[in-house]
Amino acid sequence: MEIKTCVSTAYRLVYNQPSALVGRTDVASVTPWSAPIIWEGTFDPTLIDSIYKQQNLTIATTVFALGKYTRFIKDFLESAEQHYLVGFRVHYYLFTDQPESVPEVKMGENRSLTVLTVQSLNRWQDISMNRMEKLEKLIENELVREADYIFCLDIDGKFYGRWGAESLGRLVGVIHPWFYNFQRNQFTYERRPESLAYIPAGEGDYYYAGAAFGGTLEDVLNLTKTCREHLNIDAANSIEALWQEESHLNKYFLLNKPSKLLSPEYMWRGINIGAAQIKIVRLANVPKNYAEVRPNP
Ligand SMILES: CC(=O)N[C@H]1[C@@H](OP(=O)(O)OP(=O)(O)OC[C@H]2O[C@@H](n3ccc(=O)[nH]c3=O)[C@H](O)[C@@H]2O)O[C@H](CO)[C@H](O)[C@@H]1O
Ligand SMILES: [Mn+2]
Repeated sequence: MEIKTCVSTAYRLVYNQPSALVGRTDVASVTPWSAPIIWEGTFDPTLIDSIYKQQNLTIATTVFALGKYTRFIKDFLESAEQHYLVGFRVHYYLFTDQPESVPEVKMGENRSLTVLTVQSLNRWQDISMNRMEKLEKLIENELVREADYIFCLDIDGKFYGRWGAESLGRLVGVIHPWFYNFQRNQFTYERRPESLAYIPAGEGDYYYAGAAFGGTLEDVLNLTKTCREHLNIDAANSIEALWQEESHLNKYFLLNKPSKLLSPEYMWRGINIGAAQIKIVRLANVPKNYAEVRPNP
């Protein structure tokens, strides 16, 4: 007897059987609120891409390059074209005070770059913090109708390995590469109760990097709006959180749990630095001479 199958062969994909028993044992791959923590070996790249590809997504990706940080643009964009959400529609938004210095970078199919001119600021702290307000306005005025997801990244990074659809989620944070194995009382949270970024000793989940976060437009709009408001209130009270918007981001993620966490593979310390748990470096910080590259100490 001939057995007819109703499963269309067009959608068949052969991949290893998932195990209900075996996974990574050297790292945690889920938070206490049941959000996945993405590490190499916890997902099947081909399978996850095929699921997300059917959704015809656009991923907005923002970076800022003001002052001497324009030197990082070329490597960032060229390496992103090699490794970052390859095969997906990606729209980069680059904020800079020197649009004339943006290098020509060859973009793949369905990939585009929009350069937005912004005023320079005198302190690196202000440049870094001001990103929240610029992002809030960009999302509110343009992106809400134009993209499905957004990632907001530092420019002083270079991609070395796959950053794919496994990174997509409603609200996504990245575990900071210098603190993933620290006790929470050692985290560099803001510890002064006068700041809205205040997190008391004995509280907190992870220490999240300010250099990368993302999610849906609606969720990231709420994040940037809240952080911008809290930065403004702190400024009016003459207090600046220890790590500026990164401190406020950490407070936000404490109160609004991310639905997905990316491991430090997604914002690693540097390409020549190793650690037992890091099986692949996807994005690494580019070494920089802080005194030389920043406008103030
Ligand atoms: C890994 C990580 O999470 N790093 C955080 C950390 O050090 P970082 O050393 O990563 O900060 P940074 O110097 O890269 O500054 C953050 C970003 O601001 C932009 N920029 C900064 C200065 C300037 O003159 N021109 C310019 O364009 C640029 O996009 C840069 O990538 O602390 C910063 C300040 O609070 C941010 O929270 C960073 O995200
Ligand atoms: Mn940085």
